[in-house]
Amino acid sequence: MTAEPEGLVSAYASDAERDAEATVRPKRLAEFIAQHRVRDQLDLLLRGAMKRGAPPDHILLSGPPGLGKTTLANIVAAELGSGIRTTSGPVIERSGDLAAILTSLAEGDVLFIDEIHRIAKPAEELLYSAMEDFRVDVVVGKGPGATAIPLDVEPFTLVGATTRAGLLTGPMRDRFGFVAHLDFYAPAELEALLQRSARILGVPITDDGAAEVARRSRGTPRIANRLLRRVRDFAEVRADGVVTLEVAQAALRVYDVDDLGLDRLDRAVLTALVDSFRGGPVGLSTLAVAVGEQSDTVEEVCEPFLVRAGLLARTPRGRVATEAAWRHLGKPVPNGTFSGGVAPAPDLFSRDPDRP
Ligand SMILES: Nc1ncnc2c1ncn2[C@@H]1O[C@H](COP(=O)(O)OP(=O)(O)OP(=O)(O)O)[C@@H](O)[C@H]1O
Repeated sequence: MTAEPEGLVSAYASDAERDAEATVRPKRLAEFIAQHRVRDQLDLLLRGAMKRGAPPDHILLSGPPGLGKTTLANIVAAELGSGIRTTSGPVIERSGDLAAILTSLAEGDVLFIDEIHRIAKPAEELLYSAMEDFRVDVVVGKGPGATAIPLDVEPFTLVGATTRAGLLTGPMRDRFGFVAHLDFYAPAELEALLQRSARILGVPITDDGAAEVARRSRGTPRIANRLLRRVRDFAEVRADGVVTLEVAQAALRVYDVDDLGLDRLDRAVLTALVDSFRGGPVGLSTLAVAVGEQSDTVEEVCEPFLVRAGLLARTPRGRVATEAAWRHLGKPVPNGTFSGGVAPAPDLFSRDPDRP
């Protein structure tokens, strides 16, 4: 299992933070910011189903954490006027656990399974028949005496969410009639999202204050909302309560989140690469020792964003700092430095290079 990194610019959330997020979570499709294509397609799917009076096709939402999959699952239920049951792949260890959930669904309910790629194999197979024929065979007993008891399941809609669509089995993917990939948000989209959240939380924010927080939020709504909460503290304690450009900049300096949304560890990795290894290439484990971290922390916590931001490249010979990294650290770029071929900000968030 991949560790879920914590920290101000981590895209993951603790349970407590998820509770805090509930206040600003959009409840209807019309309140959901950006992701226009996905929104439009979902709108058609849901309206079409409602017109026919039948549950819509099963829905698969994929994309990095913190971009709105859970929010959309809840919106689907709200738009349909249905109930929602929420569970997650790792929680469903035995097929009996899943059978209990499925057979307790009311007609038209939405079943949301987060991290669906982590569901245990026997449960996954049970899910196939539930998705396709709205029935499950529950096996009672073991060995030659085992019997399968068929049970009906009320027509329902499965909404599956995954951060790793590539890990889903073919048969599983084939059973979703609607598949949507959520992309990182552009700074202007996060700005709109922050204005909305600030309105709900009663935080006065200027346009340039919102733009500054948006720019440092790594294309991720969860991070934007979290930075807003921290900047609000600063504004209320050390300023007059209004989040202006200057307040946002001063607050994010205190919290060690720089212009591009890098935190202390991200910058330590880049600094080590540039100062101790003249920009690389250097192996992951050597780089990790240089910053006093575990290799997998550097690889899973720092590198995905540094690569996406065009600051670090993974090459067959090791990790390399790109021209943009040298520039970001305010150092002269040596001749022959890897250009990376990826535009630095403001194009940072317009696409996800990890996508196939
Ligand atoms: N398009 C959006 N408009 C407004 N707020 C959003 C949007 N997308 C996400 N958010 C906010 O960002 C936070 C994180 O969203 P959400 O929990 O849905 O992400 P997720 O993709 O399900 O993450 P995870 O995979 O970690 O569960 C929520 O507080 C939600 O309110």
